[in-house]
Amino acid sequence: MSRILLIDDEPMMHVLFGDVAAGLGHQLDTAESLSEGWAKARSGEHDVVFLDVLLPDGNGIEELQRYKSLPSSPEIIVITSYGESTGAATVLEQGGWEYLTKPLTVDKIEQSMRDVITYRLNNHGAVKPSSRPSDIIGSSPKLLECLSKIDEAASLDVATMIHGETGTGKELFAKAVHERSSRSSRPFVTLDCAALSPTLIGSQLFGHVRGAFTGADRSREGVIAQAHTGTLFMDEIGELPLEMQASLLRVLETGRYRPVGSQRERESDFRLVAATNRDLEEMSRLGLFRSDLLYRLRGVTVSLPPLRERPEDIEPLARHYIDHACEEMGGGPKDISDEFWSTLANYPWPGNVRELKHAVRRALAAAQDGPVIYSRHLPTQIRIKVAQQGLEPAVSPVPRAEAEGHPMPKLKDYRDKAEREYVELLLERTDSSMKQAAKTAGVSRGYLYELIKKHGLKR
Ligand SMILES: Nc1ncnc2c1ncn2[C@@H]1O[C@H](COP(=O)(O)OP(=O)(O)OP(=O)(O)O)[C@@H](O)[C@H]1O
Repeated sequence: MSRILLIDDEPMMHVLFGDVAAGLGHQLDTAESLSEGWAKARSGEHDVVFLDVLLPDGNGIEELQRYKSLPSSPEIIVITSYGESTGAATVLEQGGWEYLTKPLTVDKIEQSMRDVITYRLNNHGAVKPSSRPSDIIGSSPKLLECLSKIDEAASLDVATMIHGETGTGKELFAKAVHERSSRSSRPFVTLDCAALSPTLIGSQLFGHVRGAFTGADRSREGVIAQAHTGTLFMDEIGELPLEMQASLLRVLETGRYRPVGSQRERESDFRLVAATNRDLEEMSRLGLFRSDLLYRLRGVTVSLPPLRERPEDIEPLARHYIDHACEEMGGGPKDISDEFWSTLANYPWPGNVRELKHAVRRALAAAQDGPVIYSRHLPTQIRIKVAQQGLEPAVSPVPRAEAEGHPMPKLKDYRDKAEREYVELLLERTDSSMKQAAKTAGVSRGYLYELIKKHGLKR
């Protein structure tokens, strides 16, 4: 007997599913809303969840990942009255089993239930539900979606691209791909492309033989050789110079490379995980990144959302870091004031999880032996930003007069104009210090130079 959960607000559906489940000898639990469904799902080991899309308290598709991440890793079948194709695509992309369109007949329900249970019986014993990596905190739907992408990448052994702003966890997720893959007992080698030395880059990647250049008094392995049988993590891949992109593509295609100064080719079997916070698509349009390499890198793409787009994760992350730090410092647990949480929730976190981690650790240190952590313990610039936000009038990003008086501009034109104005203001405010400007804008210096060139600005 299998356990099935139906989450649908139509009583008629409960009757139909009840009849079919009883006829097939399965147990059916029912719920009329997402909240009721989630409470039942958490307390029962369900094999299958039938999930309606339009429910009184939300959209079933948006909750799909949450249900999939349950310990029993149930199969999810989404039911809807709208046979909308993008919805269907989302369900399947997110690992849903099937997409059923109402009106449903007894035959249709029976067929679907039989198929999914047969599949489950044949496969579930063999496929262990993947437990989530213990060091990745957060359970927002967006983060759960990334975790399931990580599992997909781990099972496929193809090049994987991780995209996200600074501090969103690209390296953490790259390690998770490796640790969950069949290469987990083999080396995990990291190369930061932003820190490559222009003269030694070939040697850093491919190694060199003795006498290859002045100072090469002995042979050395590069990261491609070190990662043999394991995973090579190339951070900031957008910073890799064009000529090296061609060499990298060749290794990815043939598994062969030539160390600097060597006559002989070597072989390396490694899985590449690359990360970037840059728009490689745009770079490839500007001729700064090879499109064939970009295509090759995208076996699986994981896009890590910035923290401001998944505010639900702020509190669990902060609690995790506070608990850790309290343990390290040997003090007992501390109380946390409501205004502390409110400040964390209202700050946009441009440095993402890394910034949050440092901020709460600093707050804890500032609180010293006091029993409660208050918002005043947080770094000053965070509190100032939150206070300013409260005072700033809400401005529309598209100037109203322009939007109302004239035809709407093309999005690309609007973006270009806003980008140009942004860079102009940035240069003005930072006195054209490229280091400061890049830091303020949260982009690399190279990218800033490109923007200046693109808009024909003067430094
Ligand atoms: N979901 C998460 N759960 C727990 N810790 C996280 C999470 N995301 C990021 N972190 C932590 O935040 C810090 C920054 O993460 P990481 O270095 O992986 O980010 P990144 O995207 O590679 O940054 P950068 O682009 O600046 O190199 C690390 O200490 C990491 O452990």
